Amino acid sequence: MAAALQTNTRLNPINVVPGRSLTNPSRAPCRVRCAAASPGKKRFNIALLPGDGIGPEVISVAKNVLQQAGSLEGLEFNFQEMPVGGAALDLVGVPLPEESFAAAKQSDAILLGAIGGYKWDNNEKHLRPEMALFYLRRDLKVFANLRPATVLPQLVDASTLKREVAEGVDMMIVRELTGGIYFGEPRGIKTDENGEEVGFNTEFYAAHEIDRIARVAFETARKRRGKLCSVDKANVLDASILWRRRVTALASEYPDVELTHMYVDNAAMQLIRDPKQFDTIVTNNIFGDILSDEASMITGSIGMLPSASLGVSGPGLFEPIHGSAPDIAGQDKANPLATILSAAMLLKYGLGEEKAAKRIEDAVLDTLNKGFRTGDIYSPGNKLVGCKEMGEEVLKSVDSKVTATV
Ligand SMILES: NC(=O)C1=CN([C@@H]2O[C@H](COP(=O)(O)OP(=O)(O)OC[C@H]3O[C@@H](n4cnc5c(N)ncnc54)[C@H](O)[C@@H]3O)[C@@H](O)[C@H]2O)C=CC1
Ligand SMILES: CC(C)CC(=O)C(=O)O
Ligand SMILES: [Mg+2]
Repeated sequence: MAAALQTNTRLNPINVVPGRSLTNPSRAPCRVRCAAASPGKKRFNIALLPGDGIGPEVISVAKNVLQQAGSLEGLEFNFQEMPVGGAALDLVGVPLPEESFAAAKQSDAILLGAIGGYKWDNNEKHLRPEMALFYLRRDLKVFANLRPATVLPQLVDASTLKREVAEGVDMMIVRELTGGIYFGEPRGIKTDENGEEVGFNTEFYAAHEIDRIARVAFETARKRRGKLCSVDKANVLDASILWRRRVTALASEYPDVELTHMYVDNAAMQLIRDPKQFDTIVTNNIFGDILSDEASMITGSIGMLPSASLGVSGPGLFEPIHGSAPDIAGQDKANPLATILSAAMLLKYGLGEEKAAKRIEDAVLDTLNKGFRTGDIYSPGNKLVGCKEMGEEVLKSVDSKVTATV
């Protein structure tokens, strides 16, 4: 249940609608499971997949914030924590155990930390932790990855760009998540006819895969500032030529959205030159992966950017855009705000609980207003805190908002 993408009655355009199911748009999230909740409470099952490196650190903090914000809005969560990635490899020898996938699939929403680490870097490909992420995305069919990148006024000085370039940036990157070169066949490493080793992957997109992500992007742009930039490499790649053709063909259905196209190399440059020109960006899997890491630094840190991965039905997958950061893992240095904000996206897009989501967003802003900063977003004059203390401060802010509004 509780996916965030919905078709209209013609089963045609896919809208980003918080907390609704494609197959039964009128159904409230979690109807069956809610029956067991305390009187006056709604109950949701949340799968927690902490993963590796800083994953468990940021998930433990975000879980507390999610629980508290939810409980203030009459929500009860039943958390089920399951191993994925390196943690699962160490426990049972596979990156995504069946039990972990089943728990995720049966949940109302999934909150994931991050996957991967030096320890498993030389594993054979099918035994690499990152495969868990790819299996989850593919088998949950969460093709639409929303990656908002907003420069908060409190963090303009943390941006690596000049104040006048960074200030006011507010964009949404809509990344296709279950196709393209990360999934395309054929791929592999083999020995060619000359006896030389060759490695190869395939950038592959079917028309329906392009159309469905383009519709999500048009709908997203329509609810924002009405500007959509489709990023491709149509001067070179056949898959991009088809991408551009399909996106262009859909534009007539969205006359209120201004569509432009940009080659990815130019887009990478324009993001640094003048990021405010972008409202909504739609792009393929690999370009979206790279451009969103780039966009994160405009906002101050990769530790700030959340994401929502959504399909037409089934639970959404919510995770920070960063990885497992093995260089700072176990040192209480990780910025948990990307994961906390992913929990807010879980409430909004996954469960349709916008009030609880707003509580979290407000609490994050309040905490930043009070000057608390992890090392990655620190600037002189602020208070340097670790991951745990940042989480505790956000929790206090969630609570204090309640006192203020009661
Ligand atoms: N979604 C996922 O689970 C992802 C997993 N990975 C995996 O993570 C591992 C490390 O990959 P990297 O390329 O180093 O990317 P990374 O995103 O883990 O780290 C890049 C840099 O950003 C810093 N950083 C990341 N998150 C931070 C946070 N919350 N607070 C403060 N600093 C933060 C790290 O310390 C590091 O210097 C690899 O095994 C990779 O495959 C990478 C990207 C996404
Ligand atoms: C394991 C990675 C390819 C995942 C990643 O970098 C991402 O999805 O942002
Ligand atoms: Mg990435």
